[in-house]
Amino acid sequence: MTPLTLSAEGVCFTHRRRAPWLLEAVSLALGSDEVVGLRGPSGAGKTTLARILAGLLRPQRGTVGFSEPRRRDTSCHRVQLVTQHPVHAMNPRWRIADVLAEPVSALNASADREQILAGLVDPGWLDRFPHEVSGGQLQRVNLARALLADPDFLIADEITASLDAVTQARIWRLLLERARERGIGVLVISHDDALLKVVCDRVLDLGDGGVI
Ligand SMILES: Nc1ncnc2c1ncn2[C@@H]1O[C@H](COP(=O)(O)OP(=O)(O)OP(=O)(O)O)[C@@H](O)[C@H]1O
Repeated sequence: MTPLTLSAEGVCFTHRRRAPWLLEAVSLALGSDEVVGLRGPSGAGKTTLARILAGLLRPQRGTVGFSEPRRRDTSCHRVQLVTQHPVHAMNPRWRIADVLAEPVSALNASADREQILAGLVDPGWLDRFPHEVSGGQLQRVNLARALLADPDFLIADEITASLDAVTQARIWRLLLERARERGIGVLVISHDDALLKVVCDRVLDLGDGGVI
């Protein structure tokens, strides 16, 4: 199958009216067969760009789009955004089992679902609420939820920044294996150059002034 592309063309964005652009004429393309890094100084707009690519913010100028309509049977957004603090991404009143039941996709009825869960989630956590598991455990649940949505693209925004080395390695191994098998394009946002070097096919720099 030919890879899909998620692209941004000439994206300009500012959070505040009449302020200078945070992102100015940013263009990039991410293929569904690649893992691309995005780095840049603190405040350069990496998270903002991630939210634009995930459809959570609309750019004031420019466009974000896909090379083809969706092929997968999923009710979820084609771009899943996973961030550093999973606790903010979950309903605190839902048990982990409910969090993981939320994405509705063709994976629900397949062995893939079991494979994702077996690799990332301990069955003992399913009964618990998000605040009753550790940060690293909750990040594994968060990633499992994103993969169960069967996305075409996944944006990983500092997802392992506050985790120990063993948990980091486990999360990246699972994510990269799954991305390769399923043809999920991954954008990795990180300040960790060593990590970017290991996991990415290529790395983009977002400079001050939001120019790639
Ligand atoms: N909702 C918002 N409203 C107003 N300003 C915002 C908002 N979100 C982010 N900003 C500002 O936009 C700028 C870019 O923030 P962003 O989080 O995108 O940068 P970043 O490159 O991801 O930074 P870091 O590497 O520190 O995570 C910062 O100056 C930030 O204060």
